[in-house]
Amino acid sequence: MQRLLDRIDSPGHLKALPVTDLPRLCEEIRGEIVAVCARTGGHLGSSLGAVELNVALHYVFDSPIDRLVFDVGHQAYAHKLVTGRRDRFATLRTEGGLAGFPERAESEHDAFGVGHASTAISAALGMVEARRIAGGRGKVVALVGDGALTGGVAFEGLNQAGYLRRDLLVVLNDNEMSISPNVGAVSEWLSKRLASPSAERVERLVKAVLQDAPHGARTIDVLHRAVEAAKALVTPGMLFEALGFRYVGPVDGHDVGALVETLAGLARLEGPVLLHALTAKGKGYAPAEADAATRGHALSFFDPRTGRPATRSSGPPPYTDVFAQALCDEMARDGRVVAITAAMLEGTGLRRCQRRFPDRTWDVGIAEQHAVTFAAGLACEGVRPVVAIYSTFLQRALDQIIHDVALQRLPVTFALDRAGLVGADGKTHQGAFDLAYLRCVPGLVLMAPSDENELRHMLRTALELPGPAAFRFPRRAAAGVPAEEPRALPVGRARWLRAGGPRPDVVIAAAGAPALAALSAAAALGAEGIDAAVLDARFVKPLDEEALCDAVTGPRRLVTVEEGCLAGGFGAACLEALAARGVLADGVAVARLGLPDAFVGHGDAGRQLAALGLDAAGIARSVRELLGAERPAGDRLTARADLGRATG
Ligand SMILES: Cc1ncc(C[n+]2csc(CCOP(=O)(O)OP(=O)(O)O)c2C)c(N)n1
Ligand SMILES: CC(=O)[C@@H](O)[C@H](O)COP(=O)(O)O
Ligand SMILES: [Mg+2]
Repeated sequence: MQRLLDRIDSPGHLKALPVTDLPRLCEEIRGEIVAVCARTGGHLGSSLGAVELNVALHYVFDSPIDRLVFDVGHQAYAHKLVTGRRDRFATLRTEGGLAGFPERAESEHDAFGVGHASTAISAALGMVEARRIAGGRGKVVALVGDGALTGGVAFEGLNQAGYLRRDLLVVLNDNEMSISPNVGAVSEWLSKRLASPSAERVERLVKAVLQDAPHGARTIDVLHRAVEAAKALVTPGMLFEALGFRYVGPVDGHDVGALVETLAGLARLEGPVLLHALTAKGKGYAPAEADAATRGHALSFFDPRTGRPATRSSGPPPYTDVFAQALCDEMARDGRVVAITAAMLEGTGLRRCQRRFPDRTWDVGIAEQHAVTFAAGLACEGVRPVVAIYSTFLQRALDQIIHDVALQRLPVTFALDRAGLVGADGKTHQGAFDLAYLRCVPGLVLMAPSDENELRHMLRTALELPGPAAFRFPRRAAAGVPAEEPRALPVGRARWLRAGGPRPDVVIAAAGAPALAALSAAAALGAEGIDAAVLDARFVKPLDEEALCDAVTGPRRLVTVEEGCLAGGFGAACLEALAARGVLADGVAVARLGLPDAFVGHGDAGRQLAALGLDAAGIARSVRELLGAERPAGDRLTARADLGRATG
């Protein structure tokens, strides 16, 4: 029998199916998602849990005239499958293939590009207002998860939408999960586990009455039932109704027929409406349902029959594990050290800290801004907070870093995981900008470890500083060096990984993980008779200007390497230092290697680094080119921002 999915190239084909065929279509979509994710990795659980919602929304609404706006966008695989991308679906998250999230450039059905959480309501409301002004037609629908609702920006959107009273449909996909089980008072409210103050008052009154006088069983029963009835008056909808939304639900988010019927009714309503749908993360695929927080959220390659990872990696642990263990050790050593994550207990490794130190570890929800200001408050009282946030997500909290932490010189430590290229998540998730956006913050000490011992030392250094500090590390395995006891490093002092001879031909200065690639490059160059000294900067701020300038004065050739954007990053800091100390004017040739002024797309991070000339071979090539080039006169630079190919 031909699969229904094979007949669907556009939402129009989907609409042509009888409603009774939709459950079968949903099962076929599930099979496709599991089969493809097993080969490419991906956000399996979120997408499986939202299949019926995706299908019903496309069945009822008329994309792209009606706009479907996804929050995070990791639940949109079914949407991709029914909007003409079925034939390319097997390329999901691979280089040149479909992106893991909606992207406006990928399809006219991707109304809004996404990857970071909590944006859908604001974007959808913007579209509603734009259409009002410009006279466009069609409905705007935002599909938002309960986890995304823990982000303040989602409430900023609800706040304005409820006030403006425009036509906006918000579909709340509530699976009680963020990546880990969802946290927070709103999440509890949605689960109706919160008794209202009025219900509590009734309960107290009833208890008092029961204590005061003897009552028959029947009276007691009646009074108990009165209490339960008072509690039942507290519904999840009250929250949204107070914000000006009409609330509908909760409904079964897996009954596609009923969803179609409900959505068709809601499509005719005017004003802000919120449909509350209950779903299960990983729905329909047992391994994902059983282990929603890890296998159920996202997986790399796996065996579709068992859900187990296809390959088990041996070798050094990921930097994340080293960091989490180092932080646990610091928390054991010093009771003032606490840990904070914004909904990434698994991703940052802080689950380990939470297990050992539940009172000193907080998951604050998808609330990076709050996480930073919360840490500032803790630091005011003498506590030593470590805020572990991915480089890309910390972008959100820049003002909090500047205004709440740095301005007050508070000793908050920022541990930035996923710094550099992250691979399959692509443009929205690359840790490209942190060196640039943190380097400009006055008083913040900014470090980049070149191996796992350096990470341990930098954590210790940060915890002993009187003000704010940050260190960044990549999404990959550590170097595998024998473990050293953590120690505080001298602030602002670089270290030589390879000193070179009395007068080396070139200095390679690197920030963080690329230092080891630079070392390999230097070894290869050495075999060719080129003497390259390798400086591990350790500190991007304060930069060891003296070591750098002294070293460069002899060879007058410098190659800088960083896995971050060239604009405003480590190489830029080196140029500034050379210029400030008059070394540039002496005619120094500088090649800066890093990420270009473009958004780097999804693909294999290792291959992308090679394409960008940031692996050992690429660094060696740049050195050869620099040595082959004529020495520039005066202060001319050879800035190699153009090396490699931007995939974005
Ligand atoms: C600003 C930001 N912080 C963190 C994340 C990481 N993240 C991606 S999905 C997710 C959980 C989202 O939960 P929910 O919206 O309920 O969707 P579900 O996965 O449950 O379908 C988190 C924390 C993110 N994408 N954006
Ligand atoms: C959608 C999202 O933001 C996260 O699920 C992210 O994809 C996790 O990335 P890691 O796999 O690097 O933890
Ligand atoms: Mg959820």
